[in-house]
Amino acid sequence: MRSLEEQGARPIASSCGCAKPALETGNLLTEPIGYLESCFLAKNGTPRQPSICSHSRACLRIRKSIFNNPEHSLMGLEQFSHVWILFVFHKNGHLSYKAKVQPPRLNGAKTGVFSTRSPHRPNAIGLTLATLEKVEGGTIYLSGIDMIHGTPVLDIKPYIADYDSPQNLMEPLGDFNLQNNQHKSRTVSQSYSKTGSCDQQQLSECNKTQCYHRTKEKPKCPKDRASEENYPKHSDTTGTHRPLPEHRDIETDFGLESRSDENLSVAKEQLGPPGLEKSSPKEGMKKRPRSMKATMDLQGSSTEKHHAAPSCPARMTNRAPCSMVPAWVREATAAPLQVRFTPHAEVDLGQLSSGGEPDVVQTAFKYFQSAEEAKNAIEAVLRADPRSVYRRKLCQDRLFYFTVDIAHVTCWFGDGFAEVLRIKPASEPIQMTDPEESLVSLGS
Ligand SMILES: C[S@@+](CC[C@H](N)C(=O)[O-])C[C@H]1O[C@@H](n2cnc3c(N)ncnc32)[C@H](O)[C@@H]1O
Repeated sequence: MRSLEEQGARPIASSCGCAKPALETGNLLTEPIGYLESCFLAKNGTPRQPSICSHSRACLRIRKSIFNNPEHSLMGLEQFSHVWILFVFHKNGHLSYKAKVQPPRLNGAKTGVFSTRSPHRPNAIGLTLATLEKVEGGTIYLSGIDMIHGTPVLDIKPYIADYDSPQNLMEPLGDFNLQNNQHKSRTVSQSYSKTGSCDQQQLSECNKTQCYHRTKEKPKCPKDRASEENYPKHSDTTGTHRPLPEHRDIETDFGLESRSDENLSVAKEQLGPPGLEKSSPKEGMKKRPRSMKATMDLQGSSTEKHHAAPSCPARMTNRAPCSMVPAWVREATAAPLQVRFTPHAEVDLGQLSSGGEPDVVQTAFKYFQSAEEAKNAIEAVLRADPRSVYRRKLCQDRLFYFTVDIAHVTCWFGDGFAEVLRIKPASEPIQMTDPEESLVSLGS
């Protein structure tokens, strides 16, 4: 069969002499359905995957230029607990055509861009599985996000475990070896790590039964201040939310984080993951094994060790796992850092959350519902060590800054810990990039 490329996937003249529409050639001219309002102001300090910080919050209002009645487009979405968000990495500067990338946490190791979740890719499209907190009119409220403020969003799709989880395949397909065109069946012990063996199924079952309950509380969003008194605050977001899907193993960034509340395996800092190339010539050329099978064989028992799924209910543990994540993805993940706040920072946080007014109970945060939630978010971000490889290696003693909600956080990193030194009000007002609308009335 001729490939599309051979056939010429470029504008083709039709019988009338017109060029084929761009859609047919895949040259899609996108128009954002909205611009995200996120608690993360800039890339610095933004989690590498949504699973890192379940306390993070954002909202998205569908633009009227897309639909006259944006609320119609969201009809029915409120029945889902999670949504896929497709977005543009608009702050990359330019599109990237590098076939290999050096994701963070791999200490210079390179791998193919399509085996990673790197933002630097030919089409600069990101994919995030977010928790859907609430749908209100033409606006959705999200938590557990890894996108910065102003991110152009291209699409929203409901997360449907039955479709989106390979766990739901009863019979794994055989291993189709493209190189020699052999189709061979593989057994679980041969080819599948135990990653996520039951998690997706769990989520799917949870959604159907008692686990699925929606908070009645209204998540906060900027410009939502006028109406917020009507809504009680979360005492503890983790406690009141529906359970986050444990299945995010498959989403684990190859910029590479695991859930912040998981026990993480210690990174093999010096060696880097097997199967990856080191960029340093000194390290010699460590070529990737040719096939996935080879990679899995290489990992051997360590795959088993790192990918056991202790959270599976007993009835699930015998199921054949149907998703596979190479062991090197997890082995590259560094141990979580201890996070502490100086007394000064604690005071700062208290002052910030009350807007500097000692007797004010109302929090001044735009996204977070309490100082506790803000603190949890800061902790989660730092626990996963948000520094770039460069910073971690060469600027160890430098202060690290990031802004989350209205908090400008100053911290430093030591051996196995991060310490928050100061938390000041963010000086820069948050600007929106949507040329069409200001978000003044968002959420009201
Ligand atoms: C590793 S990417 C993963 C994103 C998504 N979950 C995915 O897998 O496609 C997440 C990082 O992208 C960066 N980022 C988030 N929003 C961005 C934007 N709008 N433009 C450029 N970079 C962004 C942040 O530094 C964040 O830590």
